[in-house]
Amino acid sequence: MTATRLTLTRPDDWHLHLRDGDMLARVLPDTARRFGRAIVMPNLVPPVVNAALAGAYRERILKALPAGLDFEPLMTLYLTERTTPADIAEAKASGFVHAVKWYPAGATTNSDSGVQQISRCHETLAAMEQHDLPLLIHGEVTDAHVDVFDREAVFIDTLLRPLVQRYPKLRIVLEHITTRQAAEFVAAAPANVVATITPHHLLMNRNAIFTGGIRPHHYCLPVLKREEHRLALVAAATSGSPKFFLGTDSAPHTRGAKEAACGCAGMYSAHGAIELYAEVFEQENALDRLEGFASFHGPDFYRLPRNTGTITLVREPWVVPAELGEGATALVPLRAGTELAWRVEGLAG
Ligand SMILES: NC(=O)N[C@@H](CC(=O)O)C(=O)O
Ligand SMILES: [Zn+2]
Ligand SMILES: [Zn+2]
Repeated sequence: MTATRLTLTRPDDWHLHLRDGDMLARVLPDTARRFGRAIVMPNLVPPVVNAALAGAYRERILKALPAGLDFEPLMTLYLTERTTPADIAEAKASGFVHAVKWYPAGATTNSDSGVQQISRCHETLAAMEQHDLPLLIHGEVTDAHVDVFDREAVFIDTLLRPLVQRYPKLRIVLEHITTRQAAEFVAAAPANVVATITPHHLLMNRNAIFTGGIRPHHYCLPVLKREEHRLALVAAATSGSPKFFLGTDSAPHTRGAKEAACGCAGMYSAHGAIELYAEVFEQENALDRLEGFASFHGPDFYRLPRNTGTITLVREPWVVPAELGEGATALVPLRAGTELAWRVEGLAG
């Protein structure tokens, strides 16, 4: 029997880019209408490297939130080789910093201030383990000689395995996993090692970057992989395992920044995020497992209460606009101009 209505505990997004200024104001309502909370990525320019900057960014987010929307930004710090154990203690004491993000320098958008050599962060990582502040990881090596499609698998073998052994109590989220190797590594790892999965890596394989020509809006990092990897991610997400949970990695870039000779990495999905995940779970006959993935596994890992409200999805197709925003914030959303199968009740489709 096909479900036509699905009520879930209000979900959260455990990996989100909100940016700043006009773009923040443009994208925040899309997330806040669907999700109760989000882990907000710190890769601003300049990056959010301490609790004071995270607190100021948090204030800007709350100020940009339209009246009547109930949403809590969960802040993160950007790990650099200069982050100290004292920065970690202060972040933990703030109460609003919930994790620290490791960007290997050069791996992705706004990662230039990231870590060149993780060995330079050992004391800081030990402080995170001690203060029980989770480490979030963009898991790709940056060596130019490693094939772009292999960078996540090589990262797992060369950097992640030793890290997990060195800090056995450090809580780790391997963000936006894209490969069978990542899904298998996380499934086999101890309970303190988990992963987020995006809607685009569940719905598309790398053919989507080249359908009928080059598709800059399907370029993100880690880049989309082969179908076998997508199938492994779908199996992990719909397995019911508490190690896998929702993180959209919705990453807005203006149309101009994407449709360029050297286009930026990142897809925007906040306008239809929970709807897109519902499509995946429906295709797998696993709609009964969507609530665990979207609403329970994340807060349980972060040791936060589950949300108390609900959201209702209805199976009513709607067409995603060709473009969202205007002028400096105009962006092309995922599935622009095409139908989504599910709609959030109470939101205009
Ligand atoms: N995923 C992306 O392709 N881009 C993200 C950065 C990131 O999450 O790696 C962005 O900030 O644009
Ligand atoms: Zn990333
Ligand atoms: Zn991201």
